Amino acid sequence: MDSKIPKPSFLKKPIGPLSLPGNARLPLTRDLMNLPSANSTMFAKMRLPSPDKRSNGGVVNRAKLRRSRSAIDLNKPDFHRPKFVTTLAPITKGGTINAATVALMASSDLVKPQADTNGARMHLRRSRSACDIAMKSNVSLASSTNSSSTSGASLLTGFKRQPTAGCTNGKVPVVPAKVAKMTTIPPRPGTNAAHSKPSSQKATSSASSTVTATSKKALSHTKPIAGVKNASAAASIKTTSSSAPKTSGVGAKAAVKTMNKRIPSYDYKARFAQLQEKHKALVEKHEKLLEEHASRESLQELYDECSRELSSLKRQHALLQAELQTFRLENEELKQTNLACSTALQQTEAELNKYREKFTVTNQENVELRKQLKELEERSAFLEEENLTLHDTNERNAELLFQANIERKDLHNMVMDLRGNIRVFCRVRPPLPSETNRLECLWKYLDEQSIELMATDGSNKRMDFSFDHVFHPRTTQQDIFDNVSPLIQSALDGYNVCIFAYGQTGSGKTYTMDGVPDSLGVIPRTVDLIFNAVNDYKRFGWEYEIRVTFLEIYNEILYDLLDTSGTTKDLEIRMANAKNKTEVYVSNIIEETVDSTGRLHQLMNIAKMNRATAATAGNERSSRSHAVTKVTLIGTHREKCETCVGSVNLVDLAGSESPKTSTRMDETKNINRSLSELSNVILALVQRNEHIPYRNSKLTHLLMPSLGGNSKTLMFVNVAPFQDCFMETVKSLRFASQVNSCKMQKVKKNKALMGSAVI
Ligand SMILES: Nc1ncnc2c1ncn2[C@@H]1O[C@H](COP(=O)(O)OP(=O)(O)OP(=O)(O)O)[C@@H](O)[C@H]1O
Repeated sequence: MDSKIPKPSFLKKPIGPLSLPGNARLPLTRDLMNLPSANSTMFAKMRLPSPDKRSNGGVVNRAKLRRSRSAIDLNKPDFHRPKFVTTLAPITKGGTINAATVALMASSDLVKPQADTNGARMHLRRSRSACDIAMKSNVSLASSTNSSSTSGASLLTGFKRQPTAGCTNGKVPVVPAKVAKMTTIPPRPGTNAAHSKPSSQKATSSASSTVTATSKKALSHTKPIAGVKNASAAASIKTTSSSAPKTSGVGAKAAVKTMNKRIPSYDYKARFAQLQEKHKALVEKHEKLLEEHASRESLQELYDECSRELSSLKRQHALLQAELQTFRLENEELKQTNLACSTALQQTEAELNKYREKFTVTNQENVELRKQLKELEERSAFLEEENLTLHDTNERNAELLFQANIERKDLHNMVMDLRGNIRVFCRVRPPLPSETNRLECLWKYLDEQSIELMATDGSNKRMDFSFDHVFHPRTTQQDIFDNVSPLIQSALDGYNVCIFAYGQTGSGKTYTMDGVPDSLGVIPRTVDLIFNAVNDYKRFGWEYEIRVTFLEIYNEILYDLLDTSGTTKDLEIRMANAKNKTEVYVSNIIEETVDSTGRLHQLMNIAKMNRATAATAGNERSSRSHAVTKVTLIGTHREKCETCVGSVNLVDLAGSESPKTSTRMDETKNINRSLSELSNVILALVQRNEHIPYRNSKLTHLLMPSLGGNSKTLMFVNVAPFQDCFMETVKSLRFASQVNSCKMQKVKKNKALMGSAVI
């Protein structure tokens, strides 16, 4: 080679190290590139610490600082210089960065990962030499597809922290999810992003080309905009950085060829030309670095912006987390509430269905009831009309009934009048079981009204007696009362009625009037009849008030049998009306108003207990006084404004007694005298005397209205069937016969009541 190319004469073949004449020396790379010295302020600012510097905590190890390479160094195949590595730790530490940051960082060649997976060389970046540029250009030219697609996968890896020694054990760096999402390249497990398949590279390439369209616009902004705009800016930066090798294109390729061409050491011209090429390449590299530096400045600002945005997002994230927690709690509560409401709703729906069924049934019943109601209303209207008709009819019938009742009273009174105002019933009592040894008279009951008595003196004399009715010994109490009750009806119709029993002691007067518990007499039956009749008369519109008095005449003295106080009151028989001298009343007597049969029976028992009794020859329990039970009936017809007052005097006379057998002469005399006065009055009435001696005895005076006045009188003449009573029996029968023949004046109906007397 030396033979072919002649050496210049002024040049000597260097024996040892290259020596230049005088102060001449080979130009250094720095000189050729016209770069500032290492201690230049501008360059120092632009130069970033190498990975070694970072590993030493920021202390610059000047021993490891690379010197500027000479052309010789550049020609060495294993030449490398520390490449500028951006400090990405603060960015990746936060975990998330915005898309603009990602794009901007990815666009920088300085942060691109090396295809070489050697851990030692991954973090030791070297400066690009002209050879590197040429090699890259060659690579780009050799496979345009691969060169263009590096933006995809390398973009992703460019955002990752550069793998350290600890993470270079063959594991694939993890690509942040947000970055992967933004670049639309899903990381594949076990596959380095730098070694992505061509299909994915094509996809990312298209994404990169799309971003490139807005790159220049994004770069014009000093402060990148977050979001898509930032991504566009980053993409534009990448495009700018990657476009330099492309623009150098063919020239660079020729330069590389020129640089790679081995030049003899003595060919200074060629070497100079080569150096010029290298200088040119370095100048281009310098310009590129300046551009990258400018982009990194914007990247720092972008990083600060992203950091602030990240902090804000973190705060928002924390707030949203708290809010999310609150919402979750509220959601749980709402779920529980919703569950409870659902359960309650189901129950309510079940109850609602039940109520609907009930409603349906009830509605049907309601319809039926409405039909029935309508029918009932029609029926009611019909019945109301019928009721009105019946009411009118009833009123007419009531009027007719009232009139008929009046007519009945009149007719009944006429019958009573026809029968006589003084009627006499004769009753012969049967012998008691204890009286079987007593001889009886010969009786012959001719008919219901006549009786024949045979004389006991042997003369066979027969004595006939006629009365209104004759009752033989077997006559019951009910048969007796059936003949008495018409008189009680007259009392209810407003007439005065007097019923008394006359006869010798032991003849059966008290039995006839009071009776015994097993066989009630006239007085208790009269009471029952009165109350039954009063209830019946209510249908005719009559309301009755019943008053009762119990009086005893003993030894011509009046006693109130209802007075249980023990104090003797002066009871006087007084004239009720001066015009009607036959009407009398008893002063100071207790008059009880009774409203029930029970109360009246209770009062009767009280009166019976207070009555004086004693044993006589003819009766072990002889009534030694005259007992007068008076029942006053006051009827009122409110509609007709009518009032009727009737009375019933029920008199149980003391028994007459022969003075021969009497042990209490005064008592017997008074009894016999009063009975004699009674006979005299009746005889006076029979003989129609002007003077009737009513006042000769208390008994006749008290019975004056009943004997000769406005009264219907019934006298029982009781006789004993025994022969030893023959004389007294004949005496009583004769007296009764005289009474029976007595014709009293026509009885008038009572019209009003004054005090306790009947007018
Ligand atoms: N019809 C009769 N049937 C059955 N026993 C009768 C009848 N009449 C009276 N007696 C009985 O005869 C007895 C005497 O009767 P009661 O006391 O009535 O006579 P009385 O006339 O009242 O006597 P007194 O005047 O002394 O009071 C009583 O034991 C009574 O029970």
